[in-house]
Amino acid sequence: MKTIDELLADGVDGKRVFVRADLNVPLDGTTITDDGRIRAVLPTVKALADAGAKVVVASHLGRPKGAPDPAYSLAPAAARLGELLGADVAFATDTVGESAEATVAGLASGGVAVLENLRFNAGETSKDDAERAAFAEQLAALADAYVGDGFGAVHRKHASVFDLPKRLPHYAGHLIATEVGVLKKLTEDVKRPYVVALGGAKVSDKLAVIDQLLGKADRLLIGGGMAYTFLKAKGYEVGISLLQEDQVPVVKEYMERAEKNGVELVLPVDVLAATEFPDLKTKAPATYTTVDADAIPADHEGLDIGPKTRELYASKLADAATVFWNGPMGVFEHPDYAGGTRAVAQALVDADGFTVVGGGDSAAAVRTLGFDENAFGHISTGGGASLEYLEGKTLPGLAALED
Ligand SMILES: Nc1ncnc2c1ncn2[C@@H]1O[C@H](COP(=O)(O)OP(=O)(O)OP(=O)(O)O)[C@@H](O)[C@H]1O
Ligand SMILES: O=C(O)[C@H](O)COP(=O)(O)O
Repeated sequence: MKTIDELLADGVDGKRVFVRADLNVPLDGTTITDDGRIRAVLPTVKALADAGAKVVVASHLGRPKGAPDPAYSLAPAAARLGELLGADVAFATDTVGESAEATVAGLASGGVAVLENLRFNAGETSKDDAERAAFAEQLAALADAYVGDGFGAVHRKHASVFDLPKRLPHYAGHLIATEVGVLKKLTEDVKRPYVVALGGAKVSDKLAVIDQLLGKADRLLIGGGMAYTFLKAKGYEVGISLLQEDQVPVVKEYMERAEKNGVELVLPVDVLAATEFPDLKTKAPATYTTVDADAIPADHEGLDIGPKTRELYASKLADAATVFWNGPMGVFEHPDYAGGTRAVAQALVDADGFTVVGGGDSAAAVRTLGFDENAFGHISTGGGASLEYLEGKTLPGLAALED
């Protein structure tokens, strides 16, 4: 894989360089609640601008339906990028139309522009190769070189991630190089004990990675919405908790395999449960009860790991030489259910080993709960991307940069 260093060594003064970033940041209206993904691409943007390139930054945001939708505009992200760079950042109100062409044509050497959301164009995410290729051709006309730096999206076979690099001299940016360097350590020469903590809500997406981890990790700690499918597989009733019923047999097989492989699979022993999901807008105090994991009332749902589990998980993380954590332990967006996520984050901070936090919400959680990012070995900008990397899958956005 050629890196941005080679591009910089060849000289970029006056060249138009397309940077595919992942500026898919959490928004409350037009307010960015966590700008981690914007800060993550700064080294690449700065290096190119300082070397005199005309930097064209592009990204998706959310999942609009292939047409412009103001709720998903990248304008707030462009403004934040400008603040962080301490420079003017031009914004094109379309991605490949008149505004994009004029904005790019108007860039001076060292200037930076952000294009509007790539997913406002159906060609970006199309499953039809020709449709994606046609959109990639239009994007290619805007640049002389391509730098892939949107690690969070490299698992997507999308026009700007997969098809565009084939049409321009292409390089990996600093963020992708860093992310791949760190995750490689977890797949190749991982230091043991290797402990993986998994939570969150995308249960079906994340169960596949457990299949792989059963051959790699020494210990798996399960929390968040994922835990209830495991508790059900253990024979417990889980009330109205998040449950992937069709995956119960799969999870039973994982439990058997864990035992056979000597992998310690640790499940919650107690949970905070309530009859209602909390109000995340008002954050009004919740009414909940703390119950043992085998005593969740039929009309309750588990919303966080309980105090005994927090202590147990902290003890299981204390001696880890390597930790990978993806997915909050509870509905951390509400203060009453943030305790489990906070406890696991604190255990990572306290652990002597190398700690990696992966995932949009997990990374946002550690920052919004007030942890210092430097207290972790690495905070990955990729959720799905980092998990698919750990699964050993070929990621389209990395494969395209390698070609
Ligand atoms: N017990 C639970 N019930 C319901 N939702 C839960 C529970 N525990 C955690 N969650 C929710 O899980 C969500 C985050 O899960 P998710 O799988 O998206 O993690 P992530 O770190 O963002 O990874 P990715 O980047 O792949 O999206 C949070 O919004 C949180 O409220
Ligand atoms: O948030 C993410 O995981 C990335 O930005 C990819 O977004 P997507 O899941 O909508 O493709």
